[in-house]
Amino acid sequence: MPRQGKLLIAASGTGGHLFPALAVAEELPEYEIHWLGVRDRLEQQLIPPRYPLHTIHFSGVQGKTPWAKLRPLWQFWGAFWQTRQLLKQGHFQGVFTTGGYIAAPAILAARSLGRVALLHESNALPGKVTRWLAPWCTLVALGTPASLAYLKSKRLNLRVTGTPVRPDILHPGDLALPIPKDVPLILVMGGSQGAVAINRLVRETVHHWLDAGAWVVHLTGNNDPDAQGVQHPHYLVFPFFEPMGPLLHRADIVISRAGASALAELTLTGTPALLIPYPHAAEDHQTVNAEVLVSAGAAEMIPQSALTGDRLGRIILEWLGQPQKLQAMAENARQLAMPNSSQQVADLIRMLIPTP
Ligand SMILES: CC(=O)N[C@H]1[C@@H](OP(=O)(O)OP(=O)(O)OC[C@H]2O[C@@H](n3ccc(=O)[nH]c3=O)[C@H](O)[C@@H]2O)O[C@H](CO)[C@@H](O)[C@@H]1O
Repeated sequence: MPRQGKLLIAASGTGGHLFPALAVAEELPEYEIHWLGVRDRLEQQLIPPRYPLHTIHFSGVQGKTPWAKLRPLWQFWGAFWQTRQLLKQGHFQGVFTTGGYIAAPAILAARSLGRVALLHESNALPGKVTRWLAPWCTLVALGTPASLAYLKSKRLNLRVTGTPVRPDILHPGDLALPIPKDVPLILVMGGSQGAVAINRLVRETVHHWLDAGAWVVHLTGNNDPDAQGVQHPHYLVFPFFEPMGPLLHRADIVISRAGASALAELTLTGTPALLIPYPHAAEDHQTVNAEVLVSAGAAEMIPQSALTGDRLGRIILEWLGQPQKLQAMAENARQLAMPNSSQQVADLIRMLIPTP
């Protein structure tokens, strides 16, 4: 048996799944933590070497043709079996997962061995894996109380904890960018992979914002061939930026997709946002995420289909001239913030998997 608590974290693919899991891992120095991921995904770059990374081959259970349906099932069985062997041979006491495909083999393997499975769901509309497997979990932690409406069974062990964020969101240092203190700053971001459609709209109109005296930081992601299409000394383009904390605190307006982590961060930094949900997100879950902020007066939402560069340009110019509106949005955002989420989830792990 291990001499300290031993935990397997299953989180893969996007910043939205990896950052909350990393934030919780950092709160648990007394545990030996290993990571379960998938080859060639973001975890390969983001997970520090102190958490040994084990990879399985699994990409979900969707498919249209009979063969396409069957292959993932076969893959799932392989992933389940590999995870079960890892848990058993490594004497892990339990699994913590932030949802997504990898959560399925991780939860089922842990429960088949009678070990703890704690799932954190950050989206307001819980993903399919969460809805299907919540009854198997020892406990499900939720990023927002809005999710409770979708998880009504009395058999579920639920806690609303908020979504864990990286420490620099809560305790930002100085922003290491040469932006003057007294200019308005617009931040454009599209989730951990960027959003090419938003990037295009912004490039169509950004010169109007720059002419109005604003500075713009644009996080384009790595998949935009035209990312460098506009050049201006006050328009700063990065494929990916870290640390986000100082940047979100400094920004006066954020234009963003509506992934759960980004929204949790916006509430903690109190940053007014124009949200453009990713139109192809599973079950349109980003719209449901965005509605939580919109109904609290913390953000406004526009579907991508209703947006042109010109319209986006005019909205942001109007906002730049309405500091009181922005201040009210910022205050409303802060009302939604749940700042000690990482500690709460870490405490749940300590409760379920006590260290010897
Ligand atoms: C396209 C898609 O389906 N995305 C989903 C994905 O998250 P996805 O990673 O797309 O989006 P999130 O908003 O949840 O997370 C993005 C994270 O990346 C960080 N960031 C972003 C840009 C950058 O340059 N630097 C940086 O650090 C943000 O600060 C944030 O922490 O999983 C989330 C959690 O299930 C879902 O809510 C999202 O809908």
